[in-house]
Amino acid sequence: MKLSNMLSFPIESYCEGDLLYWPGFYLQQQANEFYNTCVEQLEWRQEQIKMFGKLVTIPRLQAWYGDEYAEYKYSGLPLTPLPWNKTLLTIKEHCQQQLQTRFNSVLANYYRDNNDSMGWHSDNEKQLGFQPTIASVSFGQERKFCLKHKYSSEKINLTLQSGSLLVMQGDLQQNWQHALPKSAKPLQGRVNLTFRHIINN
Ligand SMILES: O=C(O)CCC(=O)C(=O)O
Ligand SMILES: [Fe+2]
Repeated sequence: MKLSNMLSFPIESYCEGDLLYWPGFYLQQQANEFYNTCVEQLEWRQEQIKMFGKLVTIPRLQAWYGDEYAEYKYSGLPLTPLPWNKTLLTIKEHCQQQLQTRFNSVLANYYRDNNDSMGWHSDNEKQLGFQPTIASVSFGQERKFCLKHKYSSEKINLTLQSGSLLVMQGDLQQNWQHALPKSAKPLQGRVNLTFRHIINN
Protein backbone atom coordinates (compact mmCIF):
# COMPACT_ATOMS: atom_id res chain seq x y z
CA MET A 1 0.00 0.00 0.00
CA LYS A 2 1.24 3.45 -0.89
CA LEU A 3 1.39 6.25 1.67
CA SER A 4 -0.63 8.41 -0.70
CA ASN A 5 -3.58 6.02 -0.18
CA MET A 6 -3.81 6.98 3.46
CA LEU A 7 -6.05 9.67 4.82
CA SER A 8 -4.16 12.47 6.42
CA PHE A 9 -6.54 14.48 8.54
CA PRO A 10 -5.14 17.41 10.44
CA ILE A 11 -3.51 16.01 13.54
CA GLU A 12 -4.71 16.71 17.03
CA SER A 13 -2.02 17.64 19.49
CA TYR A 14 -2.04 17.48 23.30
CA CYS A 15 0.40 17.97 26.17
CA GLU A 16 2.47 20.61 24.39
CA GLY A 17 2.97 18.38 21.37
CA ASP A 18 4.20 15.36 23.34
CA LEU A 19 1.00 13.55 22.30
CA LEU A 20 -0.11 13.57 18.66
CA TYR A 21 -3.16 11.88 17.17
CA TRP A 22 -4.04 11.03 13.57
CA PRO A 23 -7.59 9.57 13.74
CA GLY A 24 -7.60 8.44 10.10
CA PHE A 25 -4.03 7.30 9.57
CA TYR A 26 -5.49 4.30 7.72
CA LEU A 27 -8.70 3.96 5.72
CA GLN A 28 -11.29 1.77 7.47
CA GLN A 29 -11.03 -1.06 4.95
CA GLN A 30 -7.26 -1.20 5.37
CA ALA A 31 -7.63 -1.04 9.17
CA ASN A 32 -10.06 -4.01 9.06
CA GLU A 33 -7.63 -6.01 6.95
CA PHE A 34 -4.75 -5.29 9.32
CA TYR A 35 -6.97 -6.22 12.28
CA ASN A 36 -7.85 -9.61 10.79
CA THR A 37 -4.27 -10.34 9.75
CA CYS A 38 -2.89 -9.45 13.17
CA VAL A 39 -5.49 -11.52 15.04
CA GLU A 40 -4.83 -14.52 12.80
CA GLN A 41 -1.08 -14.32 12.29
CA LEU A 42 0.58 -12.92 15.38
CA GLU A 43 1.79 -15.41 17.98
CA TRP A 44 -0.40 -14.20 20.82
CA ARG A 45 0.39 -15.22 24.38
CA GLN A 46 -1.15 -14.43 27.71
CA GLU A 47 1.84 -13.52 29.86
CA GLN A 48 2.23 -13.55 33.60
CA ILE A 49 3.99 -10.69 35.36
CA LYS A 50 5.19 -10.20 38.92
CA MET A 51 3.28 -7.56 40.82
CA PHE A 52 4.10 -6.92 44.46
CA GLY A 53 5.87 -10.32 44.55
CA LYS A 54 2.88 -12.22 43.14
CA LEU A 55 2.43 -13.74 39.67
CA VAL A 56 -0.51 -12.13 37.90
CA THR A 57 -1.96 -13.15 34.53
CA ILE A 58 -2.27 -10.02 32.41
CA PRO A 59 -5.77 -9.23 31.09
CA ARG A 60 -4.92 -9.23 27.36
CA LEU A 61 -2.80 -11.16 24.86
CA GLN A 62 0.61 -9.89 23.78
CA ALA A 63 3.31 -10.56 21.23
CA TRP A 64 6.74 -8.97 20.88
CA TYR A 65 8.39 -8.65 17.46
CA GLY A 66 11.57 -6.92 16.44
CA ASP A 67 15.16 -6.96 15.30
CA GLU A 68 17.10 -9.87 16.75
CA TYR A 69 18.98 -7.85 19.37
CA ALA A 70 15.99 -5.81 20.55
CA GLU A 71 15.38 -7.62 23.82
CA TYR A 72 13.00 -5.85 26.11
CA LYS A 73 11.96 -6.02 29.73
CA TYR A 74 8.30 -5.22 30.22
CA SER A 75 7.06 -5.09 33.83
CA GLY A 76 10.01 -7.28 34.79
CA LEU A 77 9.24 -9.75 32.00
CA PRO A 78 12.12 -10.39 29.57
CA LEU A 79 10.81 -10.55 26.03
CA THR A 80 12.87 -12.02 23.19
CA PRO A 81 11.54 -10.66 19.91
CA LEU A 82 9.96 -12.86 17.29
CA PRO A 83 11.20 -12.09 13.75
CA TRP A 84 9.27 -9.42 11.81
CA ASN A 85 6.48 -10.52 9.47
CA LYS A 86 5.39 -8.71 6.31
CA THR A 87 2.38 -6.93 7.82
CA LEU A 88 4.27 -5.58 10.82
CA LEU A 89 7.16 -4.44 8.60
CA THR A 90 4.71 -2.61 6.33
CA ILE A 91 3.04 -0.79 9.22
CA LYS A 92 6.44 -0.01 10.77
CA GLU A 93 7.54 1.53 7.47
CA HIS A 94 4.41 3.75 7.35
CA CYS A 95 5.04 4.98 10.91
CA GLN A 96 8.71 5.61 10.17
CA GLN A 97 7.84 7.64 7.09
CA GLN A 98 5.19 9.63 8.92
CA LEU A 99 7.44 10.43 11.90
CA GLN A 100 10.86 10.45 10.23
CA THR A 101 12.29 8.15 12.88
CA ARG A 102 13.28 4.47 13.13
CA PHE A 103 11.81 1.68 15.22
CA ASN A 104 13.40 -1.72 15.91
CA SER A 105 10.58 -3.45 17.77
CA VAL A 106 6.85 -3.58 18.37
CA LEU A 107 4.74 -4.68 21.31
CA ALA A 108 1.43 -6.00 20.03
CA ASN A 109 -1.56 -6.07 22.38
CA TYR A 110 -4.81 -7.91 21.69
CA TYR A 111 -7.78 -6.83 23.82
CA ARG A 112 -10.26 -9.63 23.16
CA ASP A 113 -13.29 -7.91 24.69
CA ASN A 114 -14.39 -5.31 27.25
CA ASN A 115 -12.77 -7.26 30.10
CA ASP A 116 -9.28 -6.93 28.65
CA SER A 117 -7.35 -3.84 29.66
CA MET A 118 -4.00 -2.26 30.49
CA GLY A 119 -3.36 -0.63 33.86
CA TRP A 120 -1.75 2.74 34.61
CA HIS A 121 1.90 2.91 33.58
CA SER A 122 4.56 4.97 31.85
CA ASP A 123 6.74 3.48 29.15
CA ASN A 124 9.85 4.77 30.83
CA GLU A 125 12.12 1.71 30.88
CA LYS A 126 15.80 2.51 30.59
CA GLN A 127 16.00 0.60 27.31
CA LEU A 128 13.68 3.12 25.65
CA GLY A 129 16.17 5.91 26.33
CA PHE A 130 15.47 9.54 27.20
CA GLN A 131 12.33 11.06 25.64
CA PRO A 132 11.32 7.97 23.64
CA THR A 133 9.07 8.24 20.59
CA ILE A 134 6.42 5.51 20.62
CA ALA A 135 4.02 5.07 17.69
CA SER A 136 0.76 3.40 18.70
CA VAL A 137 -1.49 2.09 15.93
CA SER A 138 -4.99 0.74 16.67
CA PHE A 139 -7.24 -1.63 14.70
CA GLY A 140 -10.73 -2.94 15.47
CA GLN A 141 -12.96 -1.86 18.34
CA GLU A 142 -12.46 1.76 19.39
CA ARG A 143 -11.46 2.04 23.03
CA LYS A 144 -11.03 4.74 25.64
CA PHE A 145 -7.40 5.71 26.32
CA CYS A 146 -6.74 7.68 29.51
CA LEU A 147 -3.83 9.83 30.60
CA LYS A 148 -3.18 11.37 33.97
CA HIS A 149 -0.45 13.76 34.94
CA LYS A 150 1.92 12.39 37.58
CA TYR A 151 2.18 15.59 39.60
CA SER A 152 -1.01 17.56 38.91
CA SER A 153 -4.52 16.13 38.75
CA GLU A 154 -4.82 16.82 35.03
CA LYS A 155 -6.54 14.10 32.99
CA ILE A 156 -6.99 13.52 29.26
CA ASN A 157 -9.37 10.94 27.80
CA LEU A 158 -9.21 9.99 24.13
CA THR A 159 -11.13 7.46 22.07
CA LEU A 160 -8.67 5.61 19.88
CA GLN A 161 -10.43 4.67 16.70
CA SER A 162 -9.67 1.89 14.25
CA GLY A 163 -6.89 2.90 11.89
CA SER A 164 -5.60 5.68 14.12
CA LEU A 165 -2.01 6.58 14.96
CA LEU A 166 -1.17 7.99 18.39
CA VAL A 167 2.36 9.21 19.02
CA MET A 168 3.83 9.61 22.48
CA GLN A 169 7.09 11.53 22.54
CA GLY A 170 9.21 14.11 24.35
CA ASP A 171 8.51 14.37 28.08
CA LEU A 172 5.21 12.44 27.94
CA GLN A 173 6.48 9.30 29.73
CA GLN A 174 8.25 11.39 32.37
CA ASN A 175 5.20 13.46 33.25
CA TRP A 176 2.20 11.28 32.46
CA GLN A 177 0.83 7.79 32.98
CA HIS A 178 -1.58 6.14 30.58
CA ALA A 179 -4.07 3.26 30.71
CA LEU A 180 -6.62 1.40 28.64
CA PRO A 181 -9.52 0.75 31.05
CA LYS A 182 -11.99 -2.10 31.06
CA SER A 183 -15.49 -1.28 29.96
CA ALA A 184 -18.82 -2.26 31.52
CA LYS A 185 -20.35 -2.41 28.06
CA PRO A 186 -19.61 -5.48 25.83
CA LEU A 187 -16.98 -4.72 23.20
CA GLN A 188 -15.42 -6.43 20.19
CA GLY A 189 -11.70 -7.12 19.84
CA ARG A 190 -8.98 -4.52 19.37
CA VAL A 191 -5.35 -4.84 18.28
CA ASN A 192 -2.84 -2.20 19.28
CA LEU A 193 0.74 -2.05 18.00
CA THR A 194 3.27 0.12 19.84
CA PHE A 195 6.43 0.61 17.79
CA ARG A 196 9.47 1.40 19.87
CA HIS A 197 13.20 1.91 19.56
CA ILE A 198 15.12 -0.25 22.03
CA ILE A 199 18.66 0.65 22.97
CA ASN A 200 20.61 -2.37 24.20
CA ASN A 201 24.17 -1.86 25.34
O1 LIG B 1 -3.48 -0.38 23.85
C1 LIG B 1 -3.10 0.79 23.96
O2 LIG B 1 -3.59 1.71 23.32
C2 LIG B 1 -1.99 1.12 24.92
C3 LIG B 1 -0.80 0.21 24.85
C4 LIG B 1 0.30 0.64 25.75
O3 LIG B 1 0.20 1.57 26.49
C5 LIG B 1 1.58 -0.10 25.74
O4 LIG B 1 1.70 -1.08 25.00
O5 LIG B 1 2.49 0.30 26.48
FE1 LIG C 1 2.11 2.19 27.27
